[in-house]
Amino acid sequence: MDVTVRRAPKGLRGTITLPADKSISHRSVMLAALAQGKSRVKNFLRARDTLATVRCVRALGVNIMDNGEDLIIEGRGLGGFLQPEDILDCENSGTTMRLMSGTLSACSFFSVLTGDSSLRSRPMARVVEPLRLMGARIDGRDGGRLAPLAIRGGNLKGIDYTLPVPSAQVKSAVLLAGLGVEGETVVREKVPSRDHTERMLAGMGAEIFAENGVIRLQPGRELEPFDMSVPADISSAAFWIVAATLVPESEVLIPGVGVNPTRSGVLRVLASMGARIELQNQRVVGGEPVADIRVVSAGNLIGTTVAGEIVPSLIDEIPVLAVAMAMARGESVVRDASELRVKETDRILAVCTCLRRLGVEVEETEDGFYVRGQGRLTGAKVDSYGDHRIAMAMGIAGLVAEGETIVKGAEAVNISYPGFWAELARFAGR
Ligand SMILES: O=C(O)C1=C[C@@H](OP(=O)(O)O)[C@@H](O)[C@H](O)C1
Ligand SMILES: C=C(OP(=O)(O)O)C(=O)O
Repeated sequence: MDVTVRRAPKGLRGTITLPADKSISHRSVMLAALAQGKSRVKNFLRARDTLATVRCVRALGVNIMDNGEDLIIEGRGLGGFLQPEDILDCENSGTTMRLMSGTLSACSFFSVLTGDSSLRSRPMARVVEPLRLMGARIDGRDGGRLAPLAIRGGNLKGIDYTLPVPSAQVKSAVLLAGLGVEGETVVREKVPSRDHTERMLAGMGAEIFAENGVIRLQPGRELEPFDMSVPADISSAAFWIVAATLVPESEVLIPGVGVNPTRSGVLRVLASMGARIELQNQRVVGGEPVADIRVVSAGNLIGTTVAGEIVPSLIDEIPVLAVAMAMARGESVVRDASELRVKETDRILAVCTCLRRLGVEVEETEDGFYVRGQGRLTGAKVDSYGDHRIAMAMGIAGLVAEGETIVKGAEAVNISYPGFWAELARFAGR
């Protein structure tokens, strides 16, 4: 599907209601399934990735009811899953495949995880290696580097594992497997990655402690069910924060957004470029920091550097940050972000190709790119490459580009934000 976006004729104004956090939605279902008793999840994200997780978890014998408002999940307790009758399809979702591989490694039965062509090309050795060290028998294409992955789990032992790449998915896979082992599991991370799994497990009564990048999990305790409300997704908020910053005379309020510091690097970077972002009504909901975000447009953004420790806290926001960089004055640099090459598409290549088509001078590097911001974009036809974040970043570029921007493969937004184009239509020119 192609979507045509015209420059916003006036500022974005009013309240923007966002879809729920994707990372927390995935975890809410997987962890509730492991609890002893019934959990309720309010404001669950109903998008392609998280619905793939629901289907996989149901295939393990878990009763999940969707009453149109909440999900009710009847946990089967640790060790209570049933062997799935068929292969489990994680579709386009890296989080589903990597976290499920951890859970399934703790189960003493045979299971197979597969996904779409994008997911089958993404690196899985990063989870297969530690899970094999714990004792899981995992096979896959290319020696287990690529899905499909066939898993025979059970009889695991705890490990002390230092993450070779900063990845919350790998950390979570090891911790989920660690719930079903003998002995302690330790995960060490040199750079902090999103910590939703640790927060949720602690809230469920697990013996888990995190300090200075060292996470220790003692197995044995049954997990308590929970009643939670998923906050709005800061990764989805980022598109409107950039849009409201760039389109003159904008003023928007985005209520109830998760602002966990391991996720909110995008706010710090935009502020350093001159964006006017205010966090209001800061509170804690279900163990996660939440705030209402108010954004007022800011002229004359300045270029910036994104590198080092901040990268994992904004990794999914880099495509839309690149649009802000193109609209800023001066050079911006993204470094230390080679992980972008192994997302739903190669996002370094995709961002550089799209921005070039919109008339921006960019230079691609191994682990990032340079953008020479001129404060303007020219509409053109760009491809999403089947990647939701690229599709949405290009939609936002269309709101500020001169003329018309056509986004090919626009349906990719359904992965994390099914209502994105309807929301954008409120603001775009006709
Ligand atoms: O754990 C998660 O929910 C996620 C972790 C990140 O991936 P990595 O763990 O590969 O960095 C992120 O890019 C992805 O969108 C969601
Ligand atoms: C990389 C992403 O997700 P996943 O790894 O779950 O496919 C994303 O949502 O940007």
